[in-house]
Amino acid sequence: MKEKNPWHTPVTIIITVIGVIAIVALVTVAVLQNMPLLQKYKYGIVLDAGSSHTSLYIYEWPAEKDNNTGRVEQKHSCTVDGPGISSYASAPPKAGESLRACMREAEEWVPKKRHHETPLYLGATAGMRLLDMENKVVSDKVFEAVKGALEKSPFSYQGARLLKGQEEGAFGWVTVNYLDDRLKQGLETTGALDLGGASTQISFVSDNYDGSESPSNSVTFRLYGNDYTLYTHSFLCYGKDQAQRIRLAEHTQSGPKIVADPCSHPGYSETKKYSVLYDSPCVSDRKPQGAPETFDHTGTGNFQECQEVVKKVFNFTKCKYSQCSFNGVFQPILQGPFGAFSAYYFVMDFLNLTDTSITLEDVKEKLKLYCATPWSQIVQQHPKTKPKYLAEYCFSGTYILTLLIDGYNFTSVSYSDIRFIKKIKGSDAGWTLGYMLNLTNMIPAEAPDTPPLPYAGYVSIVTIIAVLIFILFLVSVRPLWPHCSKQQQIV
Ligand SMILES: Nc1ncnc2c1ncn2[C@@H]1O[C@H](COP(=O)(O)OP(=O)(O)O)[C@@H](O)[C@H]1O
Ligand SMILES: [Ca+2]
Repeated sequence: MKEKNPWHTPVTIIITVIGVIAIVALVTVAVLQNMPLLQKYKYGIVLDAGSSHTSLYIYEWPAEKDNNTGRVEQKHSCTVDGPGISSYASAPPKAGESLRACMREAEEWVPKKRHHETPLYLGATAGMRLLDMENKVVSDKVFEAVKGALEKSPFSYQGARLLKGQEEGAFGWVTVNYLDDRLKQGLETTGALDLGGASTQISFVSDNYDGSESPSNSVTFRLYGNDYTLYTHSFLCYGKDQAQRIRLAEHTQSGPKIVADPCSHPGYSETKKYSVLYDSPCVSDRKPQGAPETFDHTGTGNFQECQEVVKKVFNFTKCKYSQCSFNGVFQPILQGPFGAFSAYYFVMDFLNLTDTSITLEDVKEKLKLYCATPWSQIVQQHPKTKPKYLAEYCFSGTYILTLLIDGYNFTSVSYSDIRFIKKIKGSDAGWTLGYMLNLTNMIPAEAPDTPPLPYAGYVSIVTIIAVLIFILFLVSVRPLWPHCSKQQQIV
């Protein structure tokens, strides 16, 4: 008679089926419980209302990683048509209207079901700081107008406000170091150099600065369990557009009809109004009395002379601290590397000077040749560049070098610690990302707890243990197996 297969007895079949079901259930529950949620994204929107223009940035991050790191990315940016909001002083409602096209674009980029929970911020910088100094009533009206426009959007409007210079510098530093993944890993940080139209910021961590000398320049952060004492300073009126005004004001104290400018190209000639040049708190107190209505701004294209006049924009005489940058402002010893963005990048990129491994002498030589190039040739070679920018690259390049070397004390050696950057890993360098990370509490003070095992390792271990338990179980119930009991009977 054919012997019955012991595995086919009802007891073993039941044990096996229950065991397999138990393993599948155990693994399924463990996996489901710990599985990352389906990739859903959250969004945040920040408007950078700068002195020359407004930009809107949309940021995106995986929904389950709110307070984790290095995951927020710029999804889209939109440049608002027209000038910065501070230019609407004579017609504030238009400042609000100007934002409409970009706000509509944002509605399309952010999924509709996320609109209501997407925070929306507007931060205004030096253009509004100057307008606020000049006429508080008008600057309030401009803010009212932009608030009105933003409140109408479907997003979660969180406020429109004037950023302090310190915040602008510090959040630029946070952005650069966040995107470079330096904060989470506690690595040496990168300093941040931001050049705008109306102000400029320098921010860095120096071993020689603990915040006690000139405390107004210190900002402290605790990020991912690390303490940082940041040195930061914002120079109002030292953005490149206002510095240009200060320099031209220097030239026009006697109210001349013709200004021969070494920082403009030979052959350049433009009629400009005194009232427009002096329409800024950075120069208004120097307006010459009895000057004609206009002057002819002509160029001579002499780099050395341009350097001399640009140097006069800075005051190097007084310093009540152990050391200063300029205008009597404390600055600790520079400690690199540095990322230089915004107008630093636009200008140096246009001039093909973003490579800081070339010597400073070579940089100056190239700028000298560029400044001496006739205006007609410049216009011909760059038909697509805005004439306003084109007319000023010689000045802007000279200003950047003077600011870095004479102003901040970069040397021919430390100049190579600077990287001129526009974007880091797809996100623009600037204060907006750092501002949003701060306001949404997305950078925790303490390092987040990380799971001891990666997800795949966790799943494998759960599966192996479950199988082992099952085998042990089978072995322990072996005496109940029909053929075993038979053998025992024989013995
Ligand atoms: N393509 C470009 N070439 C040269 N300069 C540029 C270019 N794009 C922007 N800029 C300049 O960059 C600066 C940006 O400053 P902005 O952020 O508006 O002012 P602030 O930060 O002082 O409030 C302005 O001086 C603007 O003219
Ligand atoms: Ca800016």
